Formats: sequence, C-alpha cells, structure tokens
Amino acid sequence: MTISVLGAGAFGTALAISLAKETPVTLWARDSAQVADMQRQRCNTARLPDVPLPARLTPTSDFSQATEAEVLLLAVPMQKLRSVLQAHRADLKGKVLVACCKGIELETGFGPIVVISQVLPAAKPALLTGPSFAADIARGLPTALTLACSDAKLGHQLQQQLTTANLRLYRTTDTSGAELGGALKNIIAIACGAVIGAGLGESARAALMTRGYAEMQRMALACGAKPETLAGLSGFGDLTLTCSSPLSRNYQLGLSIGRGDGFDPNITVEGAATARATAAKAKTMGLDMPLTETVVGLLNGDLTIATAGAQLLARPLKEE
Ligand SMILES: NC(=O)C1=CN([C@@H]2O[C@H](COP(=O)(O)OP(=O)(O)OC[C@H]3O[C@@H](n4cnc5c(N)ncnc54)[C@H](O)[C@@H]3O)[C@@H](O)[C@H]2O)C=CC1
Ligand SMILES: O=C(CO)COP(=O)(O)O
Repeated sequence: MTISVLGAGAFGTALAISLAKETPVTLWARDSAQVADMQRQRCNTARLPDVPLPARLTPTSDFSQATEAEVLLLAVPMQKLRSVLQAHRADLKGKVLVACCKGIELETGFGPIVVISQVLPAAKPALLTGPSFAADIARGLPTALTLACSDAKLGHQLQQQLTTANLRLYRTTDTSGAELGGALKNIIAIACGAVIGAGLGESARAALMTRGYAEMQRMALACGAKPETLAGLSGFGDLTLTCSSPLSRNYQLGLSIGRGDGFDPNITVEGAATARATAAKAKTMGLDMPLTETVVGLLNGDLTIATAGAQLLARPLKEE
C-alpha cells in the first residue's frame, strides 16, 4: 500500500512522519523551495523543527508523483480544501481521499466530506479526526483518532492501513458526526481561551465546555449525526484537548482576545471561519447556539468580553 499526504503543514508532516516509520510516504507541498529545504535538511524546519523526517518519507512538489499513491491524505486548511481539489481535479479523480482538516466551509456551510463529493463525485472520501497535536504525533507519542467513512468496507481497510505503532484509529460510518465534532470544538476552544485570557477562571471554562458540548450536540443531531460519535474521540475527546491546552491555536486565539492582545492572522485557526459558518447555518436551521454567536461577536469586535459574559449569564433560566 502506498500513501501520500497533500499539504506539508504541521499536521500533514506529522502524519507523514508517523506513517513513514512503517511504509513509504510521499509528502507534497506546493512550495518547491520548502520541498528543497525538507530534502536538504530532512526536516520541516518551519513547522516541526525538532523532528527528523524518516528515510521512507519523500517530500515532493510534483503533484502527479504524489497522486500515484493508493491513499491520499488531505492536510490543508478547511477553507482551502475546495480550491486545492478543483486545481487538481484530473489527478484526484476516483481516488481514496482522507480529509484531515477540521472545519466548516464559510461560503457553503459544508464539511470536508461534502466538499470532496461535490468537486470529485467519483472520489472515495473519508475523514481522519480526533484529539491530536501535530507535535505529539510527530514525536511518536500515543494518540487515538477517529477514521470516519460512510463505506464501511473502505473504512475498515483505511483503519488498518493508517494505524501505526503510536497512532491508534477507531472507525465509524458516521461522517457527519465526526466532521461536526472536530469542527465545532474549535469554536468552544476560542471561547475557553477568551475566558482564561480574561481571568474569568477555571469554573467558567468548565461551564463553557459543558454547555459548548450541548451546543455541538444540538447542531450535530439536527444534521443526522449519532450521539455516540459526539461522545467519542472526534467530539468530546477533541473538545477536551483543545479547550484545555495552550498548544491549541484556537485556544491561543481565544487567549489573545481575552487579554486584548493582537494575533498573527497567518496562523491556521479553523474555529474563526467555522464559527461564522456555524452561526449562519444555525440561523437557517432554527437552532439556538448562543456560545457560537458570542464567539462570532467577539471575533467581529461587536462584543467585549464583559458584555459577552453578561449576555450569556442573563439568558433565560432553563432545564439542563
Ligand atoms: N496542527 C495540529 O496539531 C492539527 C491540525 N489539524 C488540522 O489540520 C489542518 C491543517 O492544519 P495544520 O497542518 O496545522 O496547518 P498549517 O498552517 O501548519 O499548514 C497548512 C498547510 O496547508 C498549505 N496550504 C494552504 N493552502 C494551500 C493551497 N491552496 N494549496 C496547497 N497547500 C496549501 C500551507 O502551505 C501549509 O503547509 C487543519 O484543518 C487543522 O485543524 C488536525 C489535528 C491536529
Ligand atoms: O485539532 C487540534 C487538536 O486535536 C489542533 O488544535 P488547533 O488547530 O487549535 O491547534
């Protein structure tokens, strides 16, 4: 079996490093200078500077070389997924495509599986998601993820093919639940970072995580997802990691909002566009998602932390 990873950011490189310890892996980046640097230094100096690339990992900027593999992992940000697929439609036709991004497309409200199916109707889409920092995977630390694929046979096969010594995959056919868990937890992580950054305390964070989980479930169940998927690695698991670790970029963005600091717009923070997409989607579906709306208000500068907190606390009292 041959594997390629498309996108040599932090996550794509980490997955390629882990998989290349067991099988040959091609890692594609669009930037030929970055590829030359990885070939020379045997390291992704920009994203994972302390981790050497295994001998069986081949960096390339030649897209057709990368698409010779049987299984392709798509590790580009969610908001870039459609354009990458469209740009390489011919090479990707009919391929097994495992999306590794976590988010909802701003313009359409769709997750990665639908985007793949729209651009490449003959492709066989799957999703790899769950609690994992690129740095942990790259360093060989133990990690458990969810492999979601509506085709149960293909999902079983991918689970076997993509499990490594440190990366244990569970499988599900509930792609909608896995997509939404991984996407929506980023919104709540921004909120948690904001609360901690503003010094509002650990109790407030626990409240946000719990009510955020209720909000995630509300949206996911309305979209036909299974509750047990939300309770699994892709939902509850990733919510826990992302809302509690300063290594999370979504949490870091929240921290900077809470502290009133600036934030580098070039850092990949999936939760920002996803919050906006989710708030719009919730409105059309008639769903109450007050935390998501609050995060959008904070991101747009329409709310301060003080007014956001006051608004949430003043909401009508209800059953849990
Ligand atoms: N970094 C992490 O710990 C984890 C990241 N993820 C997910 O993986 C996805 C990617 O995140 P990271 O790798 O961390 O981001 P990153 O910012 O480190 O890398 C993104 C990569 O995508 C490439 N890219 C962007 N637009 C492109 C285009 N149009 N064509 C080709 N390449 C393009 C960039 O050059 C960059 O190498 C996100 O959805 C994120 O949520 C998931 C789990 C863990
Ligand atoms: O998805 C992640 C952890 O599972 C990575 O989180 P960030 O994108 O917030 O860094």
